Formats: sequence, structure tokens, C-alpha cells
Amino acid sequence: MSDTQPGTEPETQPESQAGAQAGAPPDAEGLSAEVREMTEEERAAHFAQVADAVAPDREIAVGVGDTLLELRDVTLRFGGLTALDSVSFELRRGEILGLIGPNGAGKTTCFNVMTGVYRPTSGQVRLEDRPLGRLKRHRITRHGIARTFQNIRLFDEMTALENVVVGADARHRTSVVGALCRLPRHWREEREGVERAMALLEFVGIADRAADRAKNLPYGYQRRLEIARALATEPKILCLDEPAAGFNPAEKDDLMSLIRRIRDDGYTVLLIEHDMRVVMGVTDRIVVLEFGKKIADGTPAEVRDDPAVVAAYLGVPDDGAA
Ligand SMILES: Nc1ncnc2c1ncn2[C@@H]1O[C@H](COP(=O)(O)OP(=O)(O)OP(=O)(O)O)[C@@H](O)[C@H]1O
Repeated sequence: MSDTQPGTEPETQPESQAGAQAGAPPDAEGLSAEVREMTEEERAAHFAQVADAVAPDREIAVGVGDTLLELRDVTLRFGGLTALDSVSFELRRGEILGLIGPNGAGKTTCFNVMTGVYRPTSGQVRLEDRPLGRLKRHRITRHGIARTFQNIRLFDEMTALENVVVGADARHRTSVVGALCRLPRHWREEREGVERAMALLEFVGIADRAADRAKNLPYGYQRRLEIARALATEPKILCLDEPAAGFNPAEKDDLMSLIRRIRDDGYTVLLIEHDMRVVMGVTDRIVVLEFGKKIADGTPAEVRDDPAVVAAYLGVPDDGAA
């Protein structure tokens, strides 16, 4: 499973949310040439604009708020196998929630239920207190849930910028006829889409490779591009499925600071991740699954010290766990 087990102290502690600067520039690497040449003051103003473009309706550093998404007694069966067994938990506005558990625990299935890939056998998923019910997947994207995948899924032949523009297209309002007739509204949306996509590439730190085909980008850039594309749909909730897979420790640190910046810019994040240093270092709260059941729900410190969680990861019975 992971590089580290629960019970291991994270090497990196989370920055306090109050101290984090919304719209603060990412590391110089990944900035476009134009931005690199700016003075510090110009850069600060530029990144304030970028933050506006990335999350126009954001409420910066508001802290954890009301319930945004709720799983109520969700059960999902695949034939005889119960992948989720009466799972209930909440995702609150403005938090980074970790979803962890040993292999096969039901984490990805949980994501799939939340994003409409699977319908629960019983129970309910509610977004802003409304049942997701029988909404189609694209309607769920419109209702505000976006995700990345364990295995990167990009349009290989498209440039990085095009991949993000395609993500933003899910939000366009012009009709097909409007687009075909090239109505002014269509042009305006297209221009705004490109500008916002560029801002998103800058936000995730890969603007210098905007014109490169996705397939030619280094692995870490592809992972960041997936995040930019998911953000382009202006989601209320960003679900990240093992975003640190294949990263070295320095890349994991960069990813953690990106996840914090995403939250500080007004998004709510659900994170599936096997690397305990990343999970313990970046989340506000953690839900733990084992064999499809929720076995713990609490702060990283509470979860790390929970005997049932230690037992699940170490494979010893509850009463045998220290
Ligand atoms: N489409 C499916 N059909 C049948 N069984 C499935 C399907 N998808 C998942 N499962 C089973 O459901 C259980 C939960 O799988 P899931 O992929 O959600 O676990 P996970 O916690 O994400 O695991 P991992 O960490 O290995 O990705 C597993 O036993 C898996 O084999």
C-alpha cells in the first residue's frame, strides 16, 4: 500500500489556512515567459487577476462551512460483492477531506457513486441538500463535481491549453446553432475560455508548456494538467484520485502546496491517496474505509491513532492492535 503507514509523523505540517495567500504565485518554474519578466509587484497584481479568473465566485479562506455533499447509508453491490456497505459521511464546504483505506476498500467506488458513474443499490448522495438521484454524468459536472483519475486521461494529441479549453467548454451556454453561426456570444465565450484556460495552466504551474501536446508533457505536468482541466469546469468539489502516484518526494511537496492553494481559492477537495505523508500533511479530516465499511472519520491525528485504522493497515485484529 503506501510509502508510510498511519502512525508515522508527517514530515511536512499543513500551513495554516489563515496564513496562506490566495492567488499567491506558484514557483517560478512553470510560469510563462511574460510573467517571469514581470517585477514582483506586477506579478502579485497578475496573480490576483489569475485567482479571479480561476475561481471568480470564490470565498477565500472562509474556513470549513456547511455540508456540501453527503452520502447517506450508501450501499453498492456488484453481484454478490458489497463494495460499499451503508457508508455515510459528509463533505463540508471549504475542507480538504481524505478518503483512505487498504486496496479494494471501496474508495474509487465511492468516487464513482458521487460522480454518477454508478448508482447506489440503496441510500442517497446529496449535493447541497438535493439528491443526485438520476442525474446524468454531464449534469453532475454541471452541478459542480469534477474529478481526476488514477490513470491519467488526457486528450493526448491536443495541446495542454486545448485540453483545458475542452474542460471549460462543459460550461458554455451558446447553443450548437449559435456556435455554428458564430454569434458574438460564441466568440466572446471562446475568447474567455482560452484566457481562463491559460490562467489555470499558470495556477497549476505548467503555463510554460501550454502549446505542447499532452502526450509530450512530463508525467508530473500531465497530472497537473488533469487538475487544471477539472478546475476548468468550475466545480464546487474537486475529487483527486491518487494524484501523488508516481511522484518523488519533492513533487509530492509541490502537489501538497497546490492542493492547499486550490482550497484557499474557494474549492472543496476530496482526496483519495495512498501516500500517508501526503494525506496526513494536507487534509483537514479523513474518512477511512475497509471492506466497503466506514471504520473511522476524524482529524488526521485522531485517525492516525485509531486502533481500528492501524489494524486495517497492518492486517491485525482490532484487539491485537496496540
Ligand atoms: N465494476 C466492478 N465490478 C465488480 N466489482 C468491482 C467493480 N469495481 C470495483 N469492484 C470491487 O469493489 C471493491 C472495491 O473496489 P474499489 O476499486 O472501490 O477499491 P479501492 O479502495 O479504490 O481500491 P484501490 O486502492 O486498490 O484502488 C473491490 O473488491 C473491487 O474488486
